[in-house]
Amino acid sequence: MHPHLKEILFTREEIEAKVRELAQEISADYKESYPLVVGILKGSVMFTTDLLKELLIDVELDFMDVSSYGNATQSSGEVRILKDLSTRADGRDILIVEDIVDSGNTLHYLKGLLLERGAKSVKIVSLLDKPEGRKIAIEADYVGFTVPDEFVVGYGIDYAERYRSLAYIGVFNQEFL
Ligand SMILES: O=P(O)(O)OC[C@H]1O[C@H](OP(=O)(O)OP(=O)(O)O)[C@H](O)[C@@H]1O
Ligand code: HPA
Ligand SMILES: [Mg+2]
Repeated sequence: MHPHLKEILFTREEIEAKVRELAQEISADYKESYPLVVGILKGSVMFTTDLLKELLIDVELDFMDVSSYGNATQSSGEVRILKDLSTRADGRDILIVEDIVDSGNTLHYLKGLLLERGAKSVKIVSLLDKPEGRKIAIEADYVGFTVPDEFVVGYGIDYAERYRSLAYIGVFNQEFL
């Protein structure tokens, strides 16, 4: 385990199994559609690519980059678009891929924006859900794991841009803040 972590929550193998399970459910729900999958940079990069490989349907892939944390462990509440979609959203079935729903600010903003642009439907898959972090009402349609009210890192998820490359997910030890 990385020395800056307090504990491991989900191993590489547990994540792999969960991603496969989520992909099967999503493939069944979208079998009549050609959804636009929107990965949210940068945290969801690993999850997005692993999920795509397990899908049994064809999808279009795009990314958005939004940021509300900077180098902090608390959401600033203000969501900034750093990179927008390259594709039109209107008329599309959109599946947003997120690594974690915490305060809910990011997804609340993104879902509203895509619906405003005329998306036919917007659903969310999030690998992690931290219900105790919620500041605004929003739920993902597909959730991998529920996590405690601690700052988690690994498998794409960072603290101050570090620890994204870990293959597992664990709790950051705030002594290293
Ligand atoms: O529910 P919220 O409180 O909005 O938190 C969730 C969002 O925060 C993190 O992104 P961040 O802004 O840190 O960008 P990053 O993915 O590039 O690290 C995470 O990847 C989610 O996108
Ligand atoms: O627990 C977290 N860890 C890393 N980034 C985050 N963004 C929101 N919540 C978290
Ligand atoms: Mg981050």
